[in-house]
Order: sequence, then C-alpha cells, then structure tokens
Amino acid sequence: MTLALVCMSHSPLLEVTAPPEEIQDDVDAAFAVARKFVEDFDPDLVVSFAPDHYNGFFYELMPPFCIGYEALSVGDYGSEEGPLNVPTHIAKDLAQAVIDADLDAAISLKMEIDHGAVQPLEVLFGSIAAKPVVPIFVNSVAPPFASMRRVRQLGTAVGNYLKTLDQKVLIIGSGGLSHDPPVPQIATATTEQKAMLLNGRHPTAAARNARQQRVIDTAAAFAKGEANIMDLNPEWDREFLAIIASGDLEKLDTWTATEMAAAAGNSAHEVRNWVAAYNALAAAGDYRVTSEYYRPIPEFIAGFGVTTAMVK
Ligand SMILES: O=C(O)CCC(=O)/C=C/C=C(\O)C(=O)O
Ligand SMILES: [Fe+2]
Repeated sequence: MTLALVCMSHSPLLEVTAPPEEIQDDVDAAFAVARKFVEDFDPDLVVSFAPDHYNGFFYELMPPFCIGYEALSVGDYGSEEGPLNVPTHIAKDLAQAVIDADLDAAISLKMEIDHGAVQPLEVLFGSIAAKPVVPIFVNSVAPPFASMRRVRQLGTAVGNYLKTLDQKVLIIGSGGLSHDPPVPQIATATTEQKAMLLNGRHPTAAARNARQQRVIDTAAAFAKGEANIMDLNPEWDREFLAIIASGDLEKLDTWTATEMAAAAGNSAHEVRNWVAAYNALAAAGDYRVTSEYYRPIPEFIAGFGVTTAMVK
C-alpha cells in the first residue's frame, strides 16, 4: 500500500471561459506541479471524493455520501462526457468496508457525475478513463449536510480500506474553497428551479445552456465587482489550508455548516471533499503537504487551491 493525495478546486468556468492570461498561466503552473507529482507517483488506482451540482444527485433522493460501482460523466461545462473506468470489485469491497465501519454510505450502480468530479481527472490524467477510478460523492451543495466529524470519519474508513490494498492509490479531493456561485438553493428556489433541484436529470441542451450561461454571466459580473453573490474569503481559505497542513484534522470537527456558509459561501461546503481526502491519507500515517497553491480568482468564482501530499 502507498497513498498520495491531490486536492484541488474545480470551477464551471475553467473550461468555458478565458481569464486574463496571467491568471490562466498561474493556474496552469499549479496544475503542472500536481500533474508532475502524480506522474512521479504513478498510481494504480484513483479514489476520488467530489461533489455534484444537481446533475447526478437530486432532492428526490439525496444521500450524504455515495460510492459508485459504475459511473458516467454528464459532460457539463465542457468537461469530458462518458463512462469512467471503475473497478467495480474494489468499489464493492470499499463500500462494504465503509459500511462495516458504521458509515452508512449509499451505493450506485450507475452514478452520474459532473465537472466537480471530472475536472481533476482531466487535469491530472488528460482523460476520465485513463485510470481506474472509484468515485465517492460527498453532498456539498444540498442542505442538510453531514457534519464535518462524519466526513472525517468517512475519510478515515476509506483510508483504512485503501491501506489493505497492494496498490499505489491516489486520493483526490475536489472542490472549495470559499465561493458562492449561483447554484439554486431549495429554500429560495423558484418553481422552475425547485423542479430542477428535485429531479433535473438529463436536461435538454437549451435548458443546460441556460443554466450554464447564468453561471458564466455571474462570473463575468463578479470579476468586475458587480455580482450579487458573496465575496471570496481568502482569510477563511488560508485558515483552512493551514489546518490541513498542520495535520490536526479533528480541529475541523467544530466547523458547522451554518458558520461555513456565512463566512465563505454556500459552496464552501465543498471543502468536505478535502476533509474526507486528507483523512483518508492520514489513515496511512502522518502526512506532509508537498505543494500548495492558493489564489482568490473571481473570474472562476473560487478561492482556488491546489495541494499535493504524501505520507511522511
Ligand atoms: O446549473 C446550475 O444552476 C448549477 C450551477 C453550477 O453547476 C455551478 C457550479 C459551481 C461550481 O462547481 C463551483 O463553483 O464549485
Ligand atoms: Fe463545485
């Protein structure tokens, strides 16, 4: 067993807009560092913690966690569409191990995933089917959310299972950091949005374009300081990154969903994927963060972070 980790922000704007060249170059350089780390590690298997943005999971039935035995990317925001290469026997064993650890994760024999899960695979491997991947959904946009303690325990249970494999496993955590993109909230949704949040699976091309255009327009306005969404919170982001780097992950147990949203936006809950991923790595021993990139990027509506880590 050897474990390594990459956690990174994703953004719906990443593949459909062109930010100023200096910003794009900066992000590309951070991605290149992560890609080199992964190339050097040369994983046999990838386990990915990622959110969904009402493409695969809806309020009709919203689990806090779900392990995919098979998975299909819907191809939103210019991301690659199609099946992942999921080693189903490992996904099943992992699900059993997680349930045996008293973490009641759902499973899916056909998990639909979106840019949140797909972008790290594209950035790190060039394509979604390049490596065997077990996808784990962590609900990060649809309240109520699992507690941070529970997310930590999920990560630990996954890591304890991965330790038993005779394979090099790359753990990915996708999302965060502070950001408040215009994802509809069930509490304030219009009738049309409510129908989408309930079960908006497989929208028409026109409906998908309208959803996406709204986010693209908001990002353009946000970059000019004109959007009606919460500001990024670099201070919150840096505090989160410092705790992650310290290894004192239980400290995050006290972070409540209400406080997180108030300080860092409704999509700050995506850091749950980082918390699960880092705890999975920590199950193998004390770790060190080997690279860290952070920059608040309004053009991507993201406190944008990329980190790599390995066991000491
Ligand atoms: O389609 C919608 O209305 C949802 C918008 C959406 O998908 C936004 C996604 C935002 C992120 O992935 C993010 O900033 O992390
Ligand atoms: Fe997201």
